[in-house]
Amino acid sequence: MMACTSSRGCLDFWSIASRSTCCRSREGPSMKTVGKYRKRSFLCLGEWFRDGGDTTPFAMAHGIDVWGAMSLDRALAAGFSASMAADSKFLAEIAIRRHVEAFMNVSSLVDVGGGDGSMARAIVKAFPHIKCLVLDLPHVVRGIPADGFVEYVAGDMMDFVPPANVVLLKLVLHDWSDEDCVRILSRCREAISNREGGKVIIIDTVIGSQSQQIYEAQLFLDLCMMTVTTGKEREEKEWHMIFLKAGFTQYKILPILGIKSLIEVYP
Ligand SMILES: C[S@@+](CC[C@H](N)C(=O)[O-])C[C@H]1O[C@@H](n2cnc3c(N)ncnc32)[C@H](O)[C@@H]1O
Repeated sequence: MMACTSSRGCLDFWSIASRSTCCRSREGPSMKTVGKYRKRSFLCLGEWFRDGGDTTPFAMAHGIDVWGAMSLDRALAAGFSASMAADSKFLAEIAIRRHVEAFMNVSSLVDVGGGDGSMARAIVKAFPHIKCLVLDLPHVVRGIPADGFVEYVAGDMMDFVPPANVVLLKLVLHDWSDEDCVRILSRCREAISNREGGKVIIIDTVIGSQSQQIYEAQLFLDLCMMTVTTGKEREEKEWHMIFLKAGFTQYKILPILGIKSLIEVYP
């Protein structure tokens, strides 16, 4: 089967899906739960293409959006959190080592949608002077024990982001539509306003790799985002547009590894 991604051409979906760990999770019961939710969402793609309207294949399959489902199903939330934490533990060291200057002269950082705090803890480990805060939904931060390194705040990034020099958004904006991204980034701009060296650091995909294999992986992730969330992966010109709309004036894209880049965005 050839499948179309949200906006850009076709790829051999099943051949990539069959090799993808996100479609054949074998690491314990909560990862199996994540796999089941994903599989049922993918099976709704055909129906969604025909008459999905404003909903997502995930919501069509499960009757609720992905964030709502995670607030109700502990196994899904645990599996998702474990997979995101694994990604952060793997990527943090590489991102920090390759782009150490992005974290220099930073005194406070808020990791928006920071999940269990794995990324924030890696940053504090490398830069113990940085005061790190993680903002996430109540069901995510509830019950995370205080560790003396990172502070956790329950809240909605659409409404408020606590003030800091730097706001970090790792794998958050690709979950959201352009309109929602502009709203989130506007809250981030307010959080860094009047702060010395204020900037937003985004870790996400910038579609358009020169490597065919990485490009295909970027398109596959785009397909996953389209299936599960209201978001998508973005090309540079799409990122540029949402930065401008949110009131930012400059940005710099720094490749990290594989499909992921670090984008510094300045007011
Ligand atoms: C794809 S995960 C990324 C987690 C983490 N940044 C990482 O890379 O490991 C998206 C995160 O955004 C959080 N989130 C979703 N909606 C949110 C909201 N309205 N306010 C704050 N956080 C939210 C989710 O709970 C989840 O932890």
